[in-house]
Amino acid sequence: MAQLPEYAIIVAGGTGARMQHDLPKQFIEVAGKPILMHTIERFYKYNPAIRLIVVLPQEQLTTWRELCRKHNFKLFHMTVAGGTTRFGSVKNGLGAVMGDGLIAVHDGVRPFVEVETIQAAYVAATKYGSAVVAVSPKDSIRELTEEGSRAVPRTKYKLVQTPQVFQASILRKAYEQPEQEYFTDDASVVESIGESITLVEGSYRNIKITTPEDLILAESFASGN
Ligand SMILES: Nc1ccn([C@@H]2O[C@H](COP(=O)(O)OP(=O)(O)OP(=O)(O)O)[C@@H](O)[C@H]2O)c(=O)n1
Ligand SMILES: C[C@](O)(CO)[C@H](O)COP(=O)(O)O
Repeated sequence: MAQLPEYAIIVAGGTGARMQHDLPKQFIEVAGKPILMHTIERFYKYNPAIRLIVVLPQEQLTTWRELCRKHNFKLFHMTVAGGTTRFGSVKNGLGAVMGDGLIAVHDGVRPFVEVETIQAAYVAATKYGSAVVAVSPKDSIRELTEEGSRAVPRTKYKLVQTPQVFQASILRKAYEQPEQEYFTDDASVVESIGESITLVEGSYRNIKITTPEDLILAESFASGN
């Protein structure tokens, strides 16, 4: 059977408010280059023929072009302006995907995703229609209640990461609906149209760089520790 075309929408349309940095966090340098370039490289390492769509804040498109020039970054990708929410950014990215195939959605600020994880997600999505990378929690979990909080069995929970890979028709249909507050990732959007979600084991290194201390971890991972 012929292999389906593989697309990846790398969402980097946020402002990185929680990072409290003067640059959008996806442009902060780790090991000498912007975080977003590390992320793009991981997808090219997985599949040099991948079709990459990078979603950026409208007002950062020129800066990104300049950064690519400065770092002599030549890996081909299309750029698309993002929305005001992650949902809006994914939707805009989807508008640039023509035809059928498998589409991964990945956070631009998860630069340490392993090639094996990306591959496992595409393989599972080929088989089941959707695949979402997740890891088991290491800490205990408490649910907030009206009275305070209560312990819940952590073996019943997974922490969700990206990539999240879907057959194109499923993802398109899911993103036709209006955005809801509980849509925190693509799996929640797809699940809401009645599709089932297959989980794929992720890695604790696949961190989402979110707050300043994550940059210390990121430098350490990038230097091979
Ligand atoms: N309007 C938005 C908001 C977020 N994202 C992307 O979604 C990913 C995960 O979001 P998050 O870590 O929350 O990034 P920010 O929204 O930039 O961070 P913050 O919430 O701290 O402002 C990031 O790669 C971010 O750039 C996006 O493409 N468009
Ligand atoms: C998509 C995600 O990274 C899965 O863990 C996460 O939901 C993004 O959340 P954020 O609040 O947009 O960072």
